Amino acid sequence: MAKTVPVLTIDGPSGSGKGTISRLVANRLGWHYLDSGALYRAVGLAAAWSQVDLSDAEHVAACAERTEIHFETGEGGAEPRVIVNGKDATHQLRMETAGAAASAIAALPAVREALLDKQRAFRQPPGLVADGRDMGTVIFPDARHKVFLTASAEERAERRYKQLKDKGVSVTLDGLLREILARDARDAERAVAPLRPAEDAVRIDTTGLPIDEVVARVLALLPER
Ligand SMILES: Nc1ncnc2c1ncn2[C@@H]1O[C@H](COP(=O)(O)OP(=O)(O)OP(=O)(O)O)[C@@H](O)[C@H]1O
Ligand SMILES: Nc1ccn([C@H]2C[C@H](O)[C@@H](COP(=O)(O)O)O2)c(=O)n1
Repeated sequence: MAKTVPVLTIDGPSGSGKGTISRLVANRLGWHYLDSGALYRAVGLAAAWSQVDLSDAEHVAACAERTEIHFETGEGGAEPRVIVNGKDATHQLRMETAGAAASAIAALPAVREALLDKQRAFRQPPGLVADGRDMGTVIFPDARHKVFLTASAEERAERRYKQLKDKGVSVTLDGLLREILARDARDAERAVAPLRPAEDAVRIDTTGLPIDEVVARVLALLPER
């Protein structure tokens, strides 16, 4: 049954707008939403809570198997709250340190394997919008629609700067740009499921494009909606 459920995959580097666009598009379509990055972030966090060394593949994978992650859907495309092992980790998960930890554990094949079925289980009627790095290449290669979002690293750092400042987090633009470039390199250069567009993905460069324009371009790819 699951394979008959339509999927739209939205992959891309950090700050390209995957989460924002995916939530708005899912809301417009009335489809489910998978934030796969939040799963990796949650496992990194749960491993840190248990004082597991993030390079210890066996123990981090065991952590990925047993970590309970629940999303409490936000209204109208708002960010969902993420509950990790019973604790509200929404704020902590959005920090750049959580992104870096997620990126490190995401390079471990055993961790990716442990999260495979959890991600595919989100494919439920009437449809799924899935955002991440390997949604179109590995997790849902048969997806009906695939998008790869990009934006210049400078614009992505500025977006993240504004986002974190609005949340009251103290950061510098230079520091964020360095972190984004380091994360891009790690995600794109890893041996397993690296960040790359699926061959059949439509690429959208969002540099200078307002959010509603990106949403409109993505929705235009689904003529049957
Ligand atoms: N086209 C856009 N123009 C301006 N700002 C945008 C655009 N798309 C997203 N943003 C803003 O950029 C910030 C980062 O967006 P978002 O979290 O969706 O990116 P992401 O690709 O999911 O990042 P990550 O992979 O790190 O989770 C948010 O504050 C969002 O509102
Ligand atoms: N499908 C995915 C999703 C995420 N990751 C890793 C790599 C990212 O740097 C990190 C955090 O993701 P984000 O929340 O920024 O989208 O998690 C991955 O390898 N594969």
